[in-house]
Amino acid sequence: MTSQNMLVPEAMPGIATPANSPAAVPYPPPRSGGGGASIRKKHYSSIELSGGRANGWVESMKASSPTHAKAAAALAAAPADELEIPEYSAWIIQHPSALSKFEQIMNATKGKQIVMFLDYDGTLSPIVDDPDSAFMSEAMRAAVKEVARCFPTAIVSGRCRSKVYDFVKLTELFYAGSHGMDIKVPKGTKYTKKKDVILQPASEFLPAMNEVHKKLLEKTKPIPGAKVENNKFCVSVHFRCVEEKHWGLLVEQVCLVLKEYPKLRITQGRKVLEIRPTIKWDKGKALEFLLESLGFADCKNVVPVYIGDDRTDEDAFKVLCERGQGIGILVSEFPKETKASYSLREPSEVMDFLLRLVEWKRVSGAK
Ligand SMILES: O=P(O)(O)OC[C@H]1O[C@H](O[C@H]2O[C@H](CO)[C@@H](O)[C@H](O)[C@H]2O)[C@H](O)[C@@H](O)[C@@H]1O
Repeated sequence: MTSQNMLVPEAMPGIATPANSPAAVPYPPPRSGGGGASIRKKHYSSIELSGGRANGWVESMKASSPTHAKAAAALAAAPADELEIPEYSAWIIQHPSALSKFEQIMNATKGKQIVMFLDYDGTLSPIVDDPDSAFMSEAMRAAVKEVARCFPTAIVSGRCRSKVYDFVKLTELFYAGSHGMDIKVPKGTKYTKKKDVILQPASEFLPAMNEVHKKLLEKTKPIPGAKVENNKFCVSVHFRCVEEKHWGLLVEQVCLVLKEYPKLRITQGRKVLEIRPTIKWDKGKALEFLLESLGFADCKNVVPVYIGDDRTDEDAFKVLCERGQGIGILVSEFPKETKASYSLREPSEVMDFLLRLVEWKRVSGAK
């Protein structure tokens, strides 16, 4: 395993709490209390002026990134259920493998229309250090293509739409980029209205996002490993390759820039801070919008299947829970607080699941 494709374990927060209780690491993070006051004072005094949340962010980043080399190495070396982690056994009972429960899942969809929603990073492609190198395999692309022949299929990503399309390269899919803030339907289909791009609810934020992107590029330049990505309606600040001792400084720069933009907010993903508009729009809203666009707004006979690995996917899992409809599948090798009902460990298992779905459709002739 190379450092490019090695998955560094992230977070086992919330393993002691029941599946539907509030997240172990609340978002946005609280004003911090407790230990480390002197370090915080040294590094973050200016951030206190910009809203007092910076300490909370650094703690949240640490909480989702166990950095003890020994634990990280052990977890990376063996699947969690082979390690004697009692919490994993409890967690997998609450969130069983979508592969081992495949028949049960499919029985629940009988006679109903399946609609597929797929996250990209960490779901269709393995997590790697360089966001520009997060390629999906040809085998995965072929599996997604087959799935899309069987069911309406959407990619829902934090990346900007054009970038995620450049990775996936399948014209027949629906794409919801920028965490659902940029939705495009497949060209020349019945879903196309006047244009293929059918929703951009944050377009007024485009100038601000471009400014923030430029400012963050400049401000984070001195921080080794920091990477700022323009995702059109949001900006990602990556800290995967930033040493933990610099995280405070990174957050400080982000908070200082955002001080001038009260209508933007921060959320956290996998070793990434996401700068987003404050509008009430997320992957969950995108899922609902897409279902509506497909004509399934109040339909009882539809089963949305959402597969994702990140905190931002929880908004979609939550919508499925609230609708009392659909199947949420979290991709994770480690116990995580989630509203998904099922789990898969890694993108290769996602591919197995997609292929089984295609085979099931072929054999059953289902919708
Ligand atoms: O919603 P997603 O499709 O999962 O996108 C979320 C973010 O994914 C990317 O970052 C993540 O994957 C990178 C490549 O494996 C990894 O280096 C990074 O640490 C992860 O956070 C993407 O680069 C971001 O812009 C997306 O917002």
